[in-house]
Amino acid sequence: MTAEPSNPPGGPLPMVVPADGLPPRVRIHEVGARDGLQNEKATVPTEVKAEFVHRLAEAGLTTIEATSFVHPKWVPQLADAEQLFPRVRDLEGVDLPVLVPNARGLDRALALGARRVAVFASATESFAKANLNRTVDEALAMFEPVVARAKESEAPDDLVHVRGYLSMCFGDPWEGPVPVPQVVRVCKALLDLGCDELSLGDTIGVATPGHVETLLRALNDEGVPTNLLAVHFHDTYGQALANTLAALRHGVSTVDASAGGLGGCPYAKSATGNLATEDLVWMLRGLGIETGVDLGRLTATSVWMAGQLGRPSPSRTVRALSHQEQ
Ligand SMILES: CC(C)(COP(=O)([O-])OP(=O)([O-])OC[C@H]1O[C@@H](n2cnc3c(N)ncnc32)[C@H](O)[C@@H]1OP(=O)([O-])[O-])[C@@H](O)C(=O)NCCC(=O)NCCSC(=O)C[C@@](C)(O)CC(=O)[O-]
Repeated sequence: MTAEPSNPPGGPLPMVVPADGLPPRVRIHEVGARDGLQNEKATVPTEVKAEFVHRLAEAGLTTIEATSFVHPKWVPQLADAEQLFPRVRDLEGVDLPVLVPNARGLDRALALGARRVAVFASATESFAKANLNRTVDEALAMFEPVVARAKESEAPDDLVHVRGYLSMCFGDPWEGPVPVPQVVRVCKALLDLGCDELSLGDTIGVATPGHVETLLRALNDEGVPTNLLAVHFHDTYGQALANTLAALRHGVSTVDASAGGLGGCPYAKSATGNLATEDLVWMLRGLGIETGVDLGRLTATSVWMAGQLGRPSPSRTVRALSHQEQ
């Protein structure tokens, strides 16, 4: 399927202007090619990953996380980062962040011309150990030279943009609910290192809108500006869109999502798929919020990718629009 239906079930979408307090435009940080594919058991060929990224770009996504320069034994699915990145790096008008856990990862990414990198911390000790083989503070120490080197150049155009991810901001599969002050401490530490942006991860999808609001307020109270924040929700309990709306009402305007709802972290038991990009775009359209994304093309891409993976997409919007086409 390629085109959007002109008359979705329930009648055409109302043309609305964003309600007071909602951003007029949201930047979608697409994580399907990285977060989405890192958990797949069967190896996805490099050419398929490259085509996925190209199709996402054609659908209008302008920030597409491409891969990770982590230890290949830790995430075998992304062991082809060196082969993949050159196939996508010249996409015009598209930022292609990549994950780098340490100096070795940064070297590999910079050698291929990456201009956006992301370090990834944990708010809990259990996940820091499971994901990075480090304590929370040892991981921060590992990131320090990475961020410093990314920010080394004196020419502003040469600076590498650094995103800081923070996992387990709401709940942790080993430790349960995560205290807000514990999360705020690591958020501030990442920003103090020099991260340009901070993505708040609900790695196992247990957040609810009230919890999101509480965390965002606590961060503001500690001097963290909302414009540096992004949100990264998984949809385990079906709360990802409600959580996103709570974050938008708070002023957040960067939202992570994964085409077709692919995803999960191999080192977090019970991590399910990410918020599906199509579900996000559907909601934002209804709110009159711009994304620049062509929903028909995006849905076609997710249907195509689901075909490559041999199973249907979990995204409700993908399923609804695909059924309409039949
Ligand atoms: C951080 C390490 C490397 C520590 O793993 P370690 O075993 O402690 O590594 P080490 O520092 O002791 O080094 C051991 C060997 O690995 C090599 N090495 C070291 N680093 C690299 C590298 N970058 N690339 C290639 N090789 C590397 C290094 O050179 C050395 O080689 P040797 O000297 O023995 O020959 C490992 O734990 C790791 O790679 N972890 C990555 C885990 C991961 O990618 N998880 C998924 C992403 S996070 C996520 O999905 C959550 C998120 C972001 O989406 C948000 C959310 O939902 O919450």
